[in-house]
Amino acid sequence: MIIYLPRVLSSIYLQLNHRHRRAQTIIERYLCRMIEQELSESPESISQRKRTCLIASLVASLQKDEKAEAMKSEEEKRGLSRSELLHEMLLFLVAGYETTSTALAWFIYLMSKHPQVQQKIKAELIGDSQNQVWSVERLDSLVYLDCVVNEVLRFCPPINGTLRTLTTDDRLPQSGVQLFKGDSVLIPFHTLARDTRQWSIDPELFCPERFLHVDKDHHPYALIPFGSGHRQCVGQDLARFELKVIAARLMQYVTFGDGGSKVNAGGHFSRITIMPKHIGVTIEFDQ
Ligand code: HEM
Repeated sequence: MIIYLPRVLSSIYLQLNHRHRRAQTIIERYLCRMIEQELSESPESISQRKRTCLIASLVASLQKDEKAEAMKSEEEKRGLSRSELLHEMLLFLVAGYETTSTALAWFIYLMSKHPQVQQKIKAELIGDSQNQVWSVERLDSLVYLDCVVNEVLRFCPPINGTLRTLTTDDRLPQSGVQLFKGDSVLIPFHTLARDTRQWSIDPELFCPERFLHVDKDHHPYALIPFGSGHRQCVGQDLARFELKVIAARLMQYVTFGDGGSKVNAGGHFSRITIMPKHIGVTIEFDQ
């Protein structure tokens, strides 16, 4: 409910809320520890790590002299202040947690409804032992699983859409609708992904195979679960990687079954993400 309150009210409410303050302190302490750990690395390790680790690259851009930077204009400022860095790290946590877990919940629900898809994923994994550490090359070779992850994100995008604000007046080319500087435009991911003009196989069908052939070259904006352009999701590669690894591991161990129309009825509810409402699956451990 708090996210629907006007900003001033929600920030007053959160400042007065004991549980929120306590959670904030714990998270900040944890994030500060991560920063200190990065700062304690040797110069060689820092320059190596900032190429492969997002947190390390942000920590490496910490301002040396915050007071001097604060005196400069926005254009002249370089690097991040400590408080900006903490906010960025907090954003990764908030933006990366519920989105990915929601996508996984949809994966489990959809697998329970499509046993033949589970069998195809399992077939692709034949020969991989359960305690094998997967190489990136092996994960990249799981082409069908890629299609499944894409189809889960198309069929049930965890985020419904995004907003863009016009910086100049414009007119839509086909409809002639006039838009003005400052207008907000909603880009609805779910609607785009179900637009029958963009998909050869009925978009109302859950069909990972579409990405193997007829719908492989779909319009780039028909499927944008991570947004697009300068402000697209910075964590999308990590999210896809997490989804793929967890989905593959799950399919090595278990088979999800439909728990029946009463408990596994689907539906959704909207919070920060679009979450499945009724999931009731059976879990059978494979030999
Ligand atoms: C299935 C998982 C995820 C989905 C569906 C998702 C989706 C999105 C979407 C739709 C946006 C807005 C993009 C736009 O307006 O064009 C966004 C922004 C963002 N995401 Fe994700 N995301 C996911 C996972 C993650 C992860 C794992 C992280 C970080 C570890 C992350 C960090 C961010 C950040 C920091 C932004 C804000 C970028 C900005 O405003 O410049 N996301 N995400």
